[in-house]
Amino acid sequence: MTATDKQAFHARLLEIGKERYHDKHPFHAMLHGGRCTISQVRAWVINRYYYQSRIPMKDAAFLSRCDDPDLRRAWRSRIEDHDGGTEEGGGIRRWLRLAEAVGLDPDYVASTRGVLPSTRFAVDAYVAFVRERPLLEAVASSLTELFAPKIHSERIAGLLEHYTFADEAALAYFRQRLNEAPSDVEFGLAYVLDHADTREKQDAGAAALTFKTDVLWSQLDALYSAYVTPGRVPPGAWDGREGVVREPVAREAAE
Ligand SMILES: O=C(O)c1cc(C(=O)O)c2c(n1)C(=O)C(=O)c1cc(C(=O)O)[nH]c1-2
Repeated sequence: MTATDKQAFHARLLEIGKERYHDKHPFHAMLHGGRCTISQVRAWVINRYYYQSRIPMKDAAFLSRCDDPDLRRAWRSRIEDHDGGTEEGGGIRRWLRLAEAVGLDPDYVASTRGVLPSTRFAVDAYVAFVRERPLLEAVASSLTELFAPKIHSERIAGLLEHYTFADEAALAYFRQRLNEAPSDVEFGLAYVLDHADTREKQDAGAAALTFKTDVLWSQLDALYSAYVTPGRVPPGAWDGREGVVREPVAREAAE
């Protein structure tokens, strides 16, 4: 593979994000534009928690398959970012702070009881993919994070502008991802560009990234179907009431 082939492959990966990343999903337009009801925001927080909770598990599955200590060393910080230390916690605990800010009981959210079946299927498929596919594809599937800083910035701005529950403490999860994601993605991208040294491997890397955009898109389709379309909450999924402990305190009132 020449330097030009590598550049073309890089451009191909970026194009996949441009076309398919979930920043274009109508649920995100509603969420970031202030058009979600508090109940719809809660549904998103409950379901997205399932994704958060499985990220360190998929990274542990990845690590369990690496026989290269250098690769393990570079990858293991991803688990630390989400789990953190006993005292301070990490991303998962920051997500539960967002849950509290929207008036949900964090223990209910952490129980994952109300998660939509399609959210579970999509997220579990991602963990299984990383557990089973060649390492190159597993790394390539994480590269949706190339496009995440933009959506995290849009989300911080949109939530702060439109929702009274949103303040820096509630949104700490996203602020922190802006610090963490760039180094993860820099490593992941260099790994994929270096290891995809045949046309077949490039195709497999591109397919893995495409698969991951589908994992993300399906989660929002599931939310939209259940909580935006009237009368479509699947049996057993969050009913709009369980785990709600209070109405969110308005920023001004809390200050
Ligand atoms: O809010 C988002 O849109 C978003 C998207 C993604 C992503 O693109 O997979 C991740 C995250 N957030 C995120 O916070 C995160 O920790 C994360 C880890 C991974 C991964 O695949 O390893 N993706 C993402």
